[in-house]
Amino acid sequence: MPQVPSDPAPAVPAPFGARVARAMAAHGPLCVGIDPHPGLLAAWGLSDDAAGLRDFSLTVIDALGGQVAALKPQSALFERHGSAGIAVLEEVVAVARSARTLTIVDAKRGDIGSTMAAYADAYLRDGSPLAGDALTVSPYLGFGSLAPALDMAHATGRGLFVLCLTSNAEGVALQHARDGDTSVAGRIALGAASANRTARDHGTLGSIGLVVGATIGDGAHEAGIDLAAVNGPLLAPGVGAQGAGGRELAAVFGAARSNVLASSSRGVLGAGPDTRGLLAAARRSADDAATALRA
Ligand SMILES: O=C(O)c1cc(=O)[nH]c(=O)n1[C@@H]1O[C@H](COP(=O)(O)O)[C@@H](O)[C@H]1O
Repeated sequence: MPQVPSDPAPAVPAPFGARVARAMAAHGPLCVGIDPHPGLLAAWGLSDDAAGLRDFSLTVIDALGGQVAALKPQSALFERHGSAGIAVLEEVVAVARSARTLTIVDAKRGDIGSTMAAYADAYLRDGSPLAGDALTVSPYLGFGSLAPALDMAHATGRGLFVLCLTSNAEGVALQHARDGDTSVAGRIALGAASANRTARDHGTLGSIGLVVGATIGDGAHEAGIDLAAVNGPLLAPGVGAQGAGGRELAAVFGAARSNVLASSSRGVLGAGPDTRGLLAAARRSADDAATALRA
């Protein structure tokens, strides 16, 4: 009897850290946020409902799919439309995947370990409709509470971006607070560095990134954080609408600049709905970031 070949095992994708490093090298260090704010929907001539949300998001992917390092749909702006909005978020993740563009689902999840496992299942498990390539997570229930997400990300080749030094001014009092010699944000950075140790030993970028706002000035130094030692991707929101540009990126990240993925939402989306306008705005922003970060 001839042997019937068994189904090949599903290909395990390269770890997120390697994939995002490759995407940044190919397209420049820019992530564009898909943030369908009510004001932007109105400015694009779209209704503030799930149909408008869908038109908006698919236009962004049409314009930028395969052209930028990553897209970052902002979950709350989909959730505000209820289950129909969440269905659009699922479609965005699927369409971006077929456009071969990395997605970072910006849901900022964080919970006690037992229910964090359910969030990991929702956002990081193979086959889950909400699972993009990476997820933003909040470590403010303790870095250790994120363990189920770290484990699932590791098992499926996905990534995390852990909030560390956020772009908003209100974050400073909590994130810079000291526990002995180490700041709260510093402990988070140490947790990420430890999760990325194996990748560092192999000379590759780890998959556990941090969120470090492009607006924070000398914040990393003040919080006693060596961002380069994290050896993970550094998502830097705050570019564009929050006032940061190339100069701010260079000042914030110093020696860690080659790991930075600058992020802009309204600064690019304001150029829509014309797809050529969106692409031109994204290219300008990516070029500015590349000039500042690759110097
Ligand atoms: O995790 C994030 O993406 C994030 C963290 C942070 O510290 N600051 C920050 O602005 N963001 C997100 O980045 C996006 C910034 O949007 P714009 O200000 O329009 O570029 C929003 O979706 C924010 O929720």
